[in-house]
Amino acid sequence: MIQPARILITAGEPAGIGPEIIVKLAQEPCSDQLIACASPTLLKDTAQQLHLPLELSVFNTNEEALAHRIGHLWIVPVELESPVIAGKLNQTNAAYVIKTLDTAHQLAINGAVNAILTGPVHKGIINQSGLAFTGHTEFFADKSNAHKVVMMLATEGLRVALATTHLPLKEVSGAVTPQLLQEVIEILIHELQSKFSLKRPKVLVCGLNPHAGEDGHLGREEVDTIIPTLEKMRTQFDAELIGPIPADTAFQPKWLTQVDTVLAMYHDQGLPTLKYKGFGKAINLTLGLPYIRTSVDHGTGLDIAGQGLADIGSMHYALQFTQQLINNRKSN
Ligand SMILES: NC(=O)C1=CN([C@@H]2O[C@H](COP(=O)(O)OP(=O)(O)OC[C@H]3O[C@@H](n4cnc5c(N)ncnc54)[C@H](O)[C@@H]3O)[C@@H](O)[C@H]2O)C=CC1
Ligand SMILES: NCC(=O)COP(=O)(O)O
Repeated sequence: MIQPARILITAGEPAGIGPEIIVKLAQEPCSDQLIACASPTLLKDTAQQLHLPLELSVFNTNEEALAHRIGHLWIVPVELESPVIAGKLNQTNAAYVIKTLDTAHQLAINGAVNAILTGPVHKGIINQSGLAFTGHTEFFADKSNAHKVVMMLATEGLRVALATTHLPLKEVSGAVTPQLLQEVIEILIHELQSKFSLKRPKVLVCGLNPHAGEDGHLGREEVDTIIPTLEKMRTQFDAELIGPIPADTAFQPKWLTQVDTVLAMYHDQGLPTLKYKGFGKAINLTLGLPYIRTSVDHGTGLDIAGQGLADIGSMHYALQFTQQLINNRKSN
């Protein structure tokens, strides 16, 4: 019999839709063990508001992994600092959010769980509380001492990786250096081979400037950095590196049917197209970490929190995708 995997799900911002999504997910069948990292009180209260059954058992790493039971979750309890009002951010609970992520990292790095699947956090309120935080991607990279990681979002028919992540736009140009591009593309090639079983990955690399810089007349990053880096890497890696292609024409079937991934230079160059194509049916994953970390494609949904309106499509997709990644890792 195949041993169930252990998937740890962090509930994210307590005033957002994360807790609701986890409680709804608990009502679905799953062949693996689902472990929530959250406040038990919050999950119980959320289930009660949704009129859904929820039984919680404290997770014990020494016990055998068991397949999911509908209406039940294993839990790694983390206590809130203050009571939660759905839709209302409270900076006193930022430390709770960080503690759930810290706990998740510890469990994953020690091999006590096979993957982390994160619910959405609110980056602003965590910073407002005085804790520096740019995103899960950077948080887990830092905790794991990973020099570089790559954010990738994927939906049916489209994968988009990002050369830079949560960076103010005015800092992007300076950040896109030959070294950064080389590191990002190396991780991308390696993980497309190992996680997605693509022997010779085809990556379409976007330019940074309008029309990929128009031969240097609309910006020099392509001429000075992107083109030379791609030329050098083409001789070193077993991958097809196409580009730089102007980002405004990159996302068309002509290219997308030919390539495995688009590499965008910055967050809002790549993600609007991905979300237009697949919002609610997409996942976010971090490439280059020592463990599997996936996430939903959406944020905290504060405008709909506490109303029972949160759709679990992305969480569902992320869970299935996580299971696939775990199985691929086992068979490699
Ligand atoms: N993985 C993560 O932790 C992520 C966190 N965020 C954070 O979330 C916060 C809010 O970001 P926004 O830009 O407002 O994006 P958002 O995704 O929270 O909301 C955008 C719109 O989509 C709707 N929506 C989102 N998820 C939904 C769901 N599951 N079902 C139904 N409707 C849904 C919301 O109601 C809203 O109208 C920010 O602080 C951002 O940093 C954003 C993306 C990912
Ligand atoms: N747009 C995706 C996003 O911002 C999620 O970032 P992270 O928290 O997964 O690093």
